[in-house]
Amino acid sequence: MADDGMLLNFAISDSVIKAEPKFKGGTWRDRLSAKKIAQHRAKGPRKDAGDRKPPANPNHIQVSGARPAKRQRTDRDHDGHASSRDQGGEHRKQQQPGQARPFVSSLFSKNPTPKNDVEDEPKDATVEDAKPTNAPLIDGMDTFTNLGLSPTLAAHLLTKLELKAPTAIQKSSITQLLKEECDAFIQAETGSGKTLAYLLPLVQRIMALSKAKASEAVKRDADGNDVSVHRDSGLFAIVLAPTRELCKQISVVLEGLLRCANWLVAGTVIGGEKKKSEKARLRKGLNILVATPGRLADHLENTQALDVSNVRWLVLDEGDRLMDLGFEDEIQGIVKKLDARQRPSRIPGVPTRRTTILCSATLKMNVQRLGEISLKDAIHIKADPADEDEESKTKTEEDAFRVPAQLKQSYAVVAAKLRLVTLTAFLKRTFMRKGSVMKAIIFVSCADSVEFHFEVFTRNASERKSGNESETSDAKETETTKEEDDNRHLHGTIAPATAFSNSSNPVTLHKLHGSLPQHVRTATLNSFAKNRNPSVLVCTDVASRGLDLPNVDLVIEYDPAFSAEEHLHRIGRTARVGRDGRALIFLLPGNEENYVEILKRGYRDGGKALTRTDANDILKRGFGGNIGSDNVDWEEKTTDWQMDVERWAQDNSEYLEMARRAYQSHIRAYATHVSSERNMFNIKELHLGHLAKSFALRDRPSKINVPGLRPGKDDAKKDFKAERKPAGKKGGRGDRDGASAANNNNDVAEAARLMRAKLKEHMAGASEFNLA
Ligand SMILES: Nc1ncnc2c1ncn2[C@@H]1O[C@H](COP(=O)(O)OP(=O)(O)OP(=O)(O)O)[C@@H](O)[C@H]1O
Repeated sequence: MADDGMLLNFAISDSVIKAEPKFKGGTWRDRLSAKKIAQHRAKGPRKDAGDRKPPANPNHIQVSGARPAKRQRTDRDHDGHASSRDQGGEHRKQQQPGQARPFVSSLFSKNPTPKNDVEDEPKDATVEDAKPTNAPLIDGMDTFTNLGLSPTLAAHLLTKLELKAPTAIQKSSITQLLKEECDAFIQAETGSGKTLAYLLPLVQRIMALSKAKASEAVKRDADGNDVSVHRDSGLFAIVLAPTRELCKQISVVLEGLLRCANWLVAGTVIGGEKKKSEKARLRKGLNILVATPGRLADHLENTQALDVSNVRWLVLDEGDRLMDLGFEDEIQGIVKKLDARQRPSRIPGVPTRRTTILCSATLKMNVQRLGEISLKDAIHIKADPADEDEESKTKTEEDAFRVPAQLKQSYAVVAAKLRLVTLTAFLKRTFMRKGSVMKAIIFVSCADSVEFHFEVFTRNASERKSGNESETSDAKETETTKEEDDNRHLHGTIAPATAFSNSSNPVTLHKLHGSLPQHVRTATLNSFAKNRNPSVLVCTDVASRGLDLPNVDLVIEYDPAFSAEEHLHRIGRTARVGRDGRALIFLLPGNEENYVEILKRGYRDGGKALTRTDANDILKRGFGGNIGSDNVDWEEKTTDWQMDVERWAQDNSEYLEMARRAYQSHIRAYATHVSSERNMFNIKELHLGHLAKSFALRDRPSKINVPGLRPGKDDAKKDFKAERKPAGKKGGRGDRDGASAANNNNDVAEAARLMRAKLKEHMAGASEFNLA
């Protein structure tokens, strides 16, 4: 069966006596499906109110009022592919005079072909396993003790934290930072243990300041002053990180370390609680402080109890993110104040000068700028000393990041119309059998898109069954924790992934974006981190940086990141500390294909671990066909699924509005790619009509009210492209995590700035994620 277009038109008016419609023609399955859908519609759209809140409007996009579902026009296209009218039947709703006929185009026709042929590309199967580059060094030669850590600390790592051997970056940094008193720039891949790479030498140095533990007799200097170290001996170190989540994560690691030095006290000032309680904490005394730059700058200005005269270590973690989020001024101010307020310490062994450590996975221009602000004569610490030589050869910004070698990346060139079905097929295939993938993260461009895809993938079981008889719902069978249940019932951020679960492998879907209240984000992320069942997180870049989520096997970049660095951080959520990991990125045919060159640059070997996955293969595998065979059953099944989702959106004004908002926000977010990559992600190249299909929309783009994209003369053309001059002055809040959009070409940079400002706002509004 191809598209059962007949079913589209069974909207039964309330004024009509609800007689059971007769279903004729087609196979018994078609008739059964038709009957179920009609029964479902008679009951009205799903209202599982207990489970869900009404769809949010995270990006605050205004959309034109939902219109009634229109009957579809159908044609047989040039390629002979059936478009909707003749795919299923001729039952139609009476068309109102003057009512426009929406065009329900075929999924498989008029799609642009990729520039590069699939045959030219290496296939998945040929990829060899590379040796992990971010794993602990297991050769037995390198132990924490050998590197110079104190026996107490080394034993604590081994016995209490179960860390047997250092990673390469930890080896380099511990050796160098224990030996030399100089500034350092630590650069290493994602998931290589950078947090401990700077914390271990720092904690060891501070532990060494104190020869006496709190319980022992107080040490006195020649003048009789107390010189043993305890919580009010002074603040020795400050760690700055861009977000509350990261600060909290660092603080959890730090507290774990300090359990072997319980006379030292660490704390955080990250906002999210009353300043009064933060001040009280500072007054009680801390030896190590983890802070966000904004909050620290505030306390330096206004809190007398914050004495920084003893600070001898300053760490700037996630340096590129600190700069991306526009903390340059705050950091400059902090460094100046630390310089101005530094005094000789009465504690023996406290160094005379301050050491600053900058930490980043990437070395782009803004990190270099941060280095200029904060570092003096810094050494560059890398995991592999061989990279030092390489560095002089490759000075360009693009070359300055690396992907963990064991991370297998692939890309799929997918036409705009086929994006949603291809993602679904990929997920179906991925979770077809239990075990191979337990956790996956899907990155999309904006909060509205998160909402839409979450809703599509968790449509309830009865709807799904009617779309595809062979599937069964396992939602009820999934084991759930109390926390999951709370999220499901109270927040609606967790639900069974009905679109790609099956009876032997139920999958749970989570959603996360910056527009969700902080406590919901915290609870959702915690639940995803702790879930032992197969689970998927659909999210914006709010989850891309630094978050250490255990056991993520797969990252899907459904929408490419707005910069190559962000891409690196996203895929870095998998393949951590030596584990395997896979990543797949969706690219549109055309200029986006040039992005492959950027993906390749992340690998030392020129990108052998980067392969192409054929988009048709994904569909064939996911929708049940056999790749080798010529039968086109999979095309029909794919079309059925797409039509089912389109009907679902058309039938319920809430879902339709959600789809429209997602579409609008997505286009706006597309405009925020960094300028150096905009030749590949050019909004003018977007085929808006085709793109609409991937949001289950049947409207013409001009009717979807995309602020900043003016409907042009070619409005009526099927081949609808974005306006050459995106115009209009109306700002929106639809991009990525709710930022204003690009309204014209000149405003694109501004949109990117605003987007980042918004992101910063969201980040600053975040409180802890408590991932420990
Ligand atoms: N020597 C080690 N042996 C085993 N696991 C380790 C070791 N060092 C760190 N880890 C673990 O590795 C994980 C990743 O560490 P961390 O978050 O510091 O990485 P990162 O390099 O900062 O990553 P990102 O760049 O994504 O922020 C953590 O769960 C940490 O506990």
